[in-house]
Amino acid sequence: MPIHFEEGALVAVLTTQPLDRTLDYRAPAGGVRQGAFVEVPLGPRRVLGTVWGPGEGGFDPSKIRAVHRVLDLPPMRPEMQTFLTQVADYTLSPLPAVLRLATRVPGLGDAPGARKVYQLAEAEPDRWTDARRRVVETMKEYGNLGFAPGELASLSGVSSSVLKGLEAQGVLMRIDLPRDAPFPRLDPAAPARDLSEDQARAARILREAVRSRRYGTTLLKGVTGSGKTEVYLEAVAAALEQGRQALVLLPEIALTVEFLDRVERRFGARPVEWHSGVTQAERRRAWKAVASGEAQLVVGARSALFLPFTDPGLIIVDEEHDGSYKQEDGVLYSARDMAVLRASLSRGQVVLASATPSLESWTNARAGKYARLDLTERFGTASLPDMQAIDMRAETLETGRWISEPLAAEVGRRIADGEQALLFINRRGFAPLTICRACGHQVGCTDCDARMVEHRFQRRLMCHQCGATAPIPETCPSCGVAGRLAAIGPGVERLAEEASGLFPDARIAVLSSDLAMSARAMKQRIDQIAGGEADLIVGTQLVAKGHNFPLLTLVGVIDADLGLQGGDLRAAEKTYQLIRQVAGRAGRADKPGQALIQTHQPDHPVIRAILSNDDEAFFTAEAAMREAAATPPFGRMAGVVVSGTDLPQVTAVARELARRAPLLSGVGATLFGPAPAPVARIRGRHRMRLLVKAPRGTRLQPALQTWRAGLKLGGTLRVTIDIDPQSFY
Ligand SMILES: Nc1ncnc2c1ncn2[C@@H]1O[C@H](COP(=O)(O)OP(=O)(O)OP(=O)(O)O)[C@@H](O)[C@H]1O
Ligand SMILES: [Zn+2]
Repeated sequence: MPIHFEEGALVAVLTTQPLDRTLDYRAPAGGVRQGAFVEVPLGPRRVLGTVWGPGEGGFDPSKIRAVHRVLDLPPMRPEMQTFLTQVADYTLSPLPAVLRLATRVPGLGDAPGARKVYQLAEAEPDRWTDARRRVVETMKEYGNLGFAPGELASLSGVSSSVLKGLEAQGVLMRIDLPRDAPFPRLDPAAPARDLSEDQARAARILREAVRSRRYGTTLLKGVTGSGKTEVYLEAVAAALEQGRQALVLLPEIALTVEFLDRVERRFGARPVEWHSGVTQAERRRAWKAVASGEAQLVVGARSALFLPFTDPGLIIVDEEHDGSYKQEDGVLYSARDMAVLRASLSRGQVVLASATPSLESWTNARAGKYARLDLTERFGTASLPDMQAIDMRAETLETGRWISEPLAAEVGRRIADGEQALLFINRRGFAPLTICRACGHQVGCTDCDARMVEHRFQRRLMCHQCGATAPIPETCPSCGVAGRLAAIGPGVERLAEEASGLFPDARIAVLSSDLAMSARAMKQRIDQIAGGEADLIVGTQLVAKGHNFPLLTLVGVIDADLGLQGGDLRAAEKTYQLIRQVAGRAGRADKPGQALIQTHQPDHPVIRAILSNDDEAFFTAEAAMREAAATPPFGRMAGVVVSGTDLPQVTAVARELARRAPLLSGVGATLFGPAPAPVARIRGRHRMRLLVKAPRGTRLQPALQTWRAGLKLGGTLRVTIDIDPQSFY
């Protein structure tokens, strides 16, 4: 039970400021509850905080100030406090940084009431400028939602005077939007679709698990197109029937938008949405609805896990193997793993859904830690695609060409038959490398040890590490010779160019995550394609995830070997997942699908596993290899990056950490490194890597805590520790 503190009592307040402890304040008039959100004075400012517990003492009593104001919000629940504390402990992050994840909503403390926002009115402007067009396009893109002036200005990249001009001309109008309007109710009793026998069985088991009101995790492994969504929506129904809240995490915003429609079809209303494409006003409304218990179902990105649920009975992690569930900056957490923690604290159920689970989840299911449900067939009459390799060693392709003859022939045939084909390459941009044919210079980023990637649509070079862009140079930046710069290697844009040369009459759609599109615009584009407005899709991994293209019958994987290179311990697993998933886009309706996989290593065990359709054999073999090497999930790992602008200082800290290795060997952990990171400089910061390996079951975090304690980190120096790292660049 949360404690109530009488006026004047000392309370410990956790703020979102980067301090390494809570601060003591006096409870204000009327007292304050544990968990209450408050505004407290800190120096000359007032900052947001949460009453964490009784005051800790140790401050000069005469200097202790009072809580300025208690916000009109439901207090944080003790269970949420525990969750945040455990996330901080697990990820070795400061608690204030984790609290920030849970309070990332502007205007949380503002009083309710009406707010002035802009919407589109009827009139046309007297003349169109680029800026004006951007404003109107932004409004349309977001479905004329209503934006606070500042937000609209920044989203469309214009100044407020542009908005005022448009308002004066009647293009925009200001309206009073009631704050925090209630969300429509979802009806769990609304009729479900008829489920297949397999689906019905899985749904029944999940419903029972939810009704148990106990913690449990289930791996729902279903082949692509088996209808996993329909099954887990039944678990959602069970949670809603009990009056508990449900959360569905999805790896991709465009999928979130699509999912809203499916929920509306099933439950008669849309769920609460939470991701980076949601406007500030909507975020605030969503946060409060979740905190009050009004929100029944939330669909969102990984950060939705930190919403203030009152009673989370069910968390679904869809495409649970997806890399986007790991947050790679700030608090380095895995939303999949933290979902399990969150549910275990609230006696909730977790469903991890995937056609190609992570080895971690597969192993947990094998060990009996997770339950497992399998859907082995596609829904309805659809069958799984036929998978074939194209041996590229036997193909003769001109330089600068990537689509083999047999693949091109198949694509041509599909297009002629009025079907769709998809060409997949997991590389954004036009070409990964620009080289000078005169001197051999490779054009790189000025701030990173990375090559600049040509993006021909935007006519720019872009650094995929820091996002910096530059015009495509005419002359070599190194030797100054003109006209000898050449693009080397394929990217999705170049593939599209080759395809339009091969199929001049085909309507080609390029889908890549760096098309600057809002989630809604992307969803619209995908709907158009699904509706037949393209003959050929050329895409990156964006298209691999969860989309339904009923007319699509052929998937061509341009370079299956791409992911197998490099030292990533999950290279095989990731390649397997990605190719199986993208192949799974083919033949999801009546017509049978086919996947053609271009490879130089058709006998590689991973490629053979992909072709054989035998998941269990692949996972068993992969698990055996990891177990032998004692790598995750059979051993523990932490990735360590020391970075800073001054290389000698970075090296000195890395060496100091190496000297302290005995502090780690004490708990059985081994330290490797330091070595320059594979990307040795990003945004002007030099980077050295170390790697900690330990046997499974090692209590690694306390040892790491001691190991890094007391390092002198002046200036720009930083040490980040990544528990269970997914990336090693
Ligand atoms: N019981 C059902 N009744 C009608 N349609 C269904 C049913 N189950 C699945 N479908 C349809 O089958 C298609 C595939 O379902 P869904 O998207 O849930 O599959 P999935 O298992 O998530 O696939 P993937 O892993 O490839 O994303 C969808 O178009 C869905 O509407
Ligand atoms: Zn860069």
